[in-house]
Amino acid sequence: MPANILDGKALAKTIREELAVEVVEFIQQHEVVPSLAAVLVGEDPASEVYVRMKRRDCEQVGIHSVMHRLPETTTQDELLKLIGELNTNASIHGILVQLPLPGQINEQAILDAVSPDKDVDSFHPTNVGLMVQGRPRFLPCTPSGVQQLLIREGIETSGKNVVVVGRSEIVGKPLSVMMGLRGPGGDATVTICHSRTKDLPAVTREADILIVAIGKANFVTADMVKPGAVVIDVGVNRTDDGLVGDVDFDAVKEIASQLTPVPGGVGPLTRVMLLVNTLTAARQAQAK
Ligand SMILES: Nc1nc(=O)c2c([nH]1)NC[C@@H]1CN(c3ccc(C(=O)N[C@@H](CCC(=O)O)C(=O)O)cc3)C=[N+]21
Repeated sequence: MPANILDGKALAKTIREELAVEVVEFIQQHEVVPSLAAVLVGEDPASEVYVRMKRRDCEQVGIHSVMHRLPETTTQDELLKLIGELNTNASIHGILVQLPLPGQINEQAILDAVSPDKDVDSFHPTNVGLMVQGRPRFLPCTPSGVQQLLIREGIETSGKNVVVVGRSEIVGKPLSVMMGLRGPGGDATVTICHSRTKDLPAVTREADILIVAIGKANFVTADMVKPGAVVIDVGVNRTDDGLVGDVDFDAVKEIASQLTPVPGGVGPLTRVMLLVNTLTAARQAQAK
């Protein structure tokens, strides 16, 4: 029987509708509108698309968004100056610096400069550390989207073998930590794989839940998947065939029990978690 296709797009819409209600309540209670500042440097076409979608999402749930567009030639000091201003601007609750940044700018220096209180991507070392200790201020958007998908689709993670392919700072590393923590969407036995892993197919075939985030189109083939496994595809690869994931969808859907598509899987949930974090940031600012 072919896999059930997990509809991330529909789930994202449901979560946005829930959030819209929470945002109205927040505004009534505090007379403050949750606000996100999005910073886009240069003219990367994919980044333009993402930032436009994120702003539309904000509009839908009643979060105010402010766009800061800087030229490709922006220096690191100029960008640091803008971030400093956003950090001290009390009407801004969340700051998103869209990646990648142009080559003359050190990404780590920029991400470290965002106030941890406004770090809705959860990339700041303080927030990474708090998450690892199991007392998060924010959860990183893509890992959190994957975890919400598993929780809300009723996919048990406790005691399961989870194999994460890819060790990026944005997805693989934090997600492997989160799924090993106590609590819903966690309590799993986690294995993290990367380019040095020996006999990768043998490892991935042990997965009850296989999560793939390496950025290689159609990398995971049917022979790498245990029959009945849940397969989560985090890949976003632009090819001549359009946007495709890291999983060979047509072949793997004959083997897996559940599978996320690309587009329409994890991507929309990533965006929704940014909204969740912005409301969280606004709540935390009010509580101070
Ligand atoms: N500071 C920062 N934070 C990020 O979270 C961040 C970033 N920079 N830079 C780029 C990556 C990539 N990323 C995606 C978000 C949504 C979709 C998404 O919504 N995808 C849709 C389709 C999009 C399309 O049609 O192109 C889908 O899969 O259905 C994809 C990719 C966030 N990133």
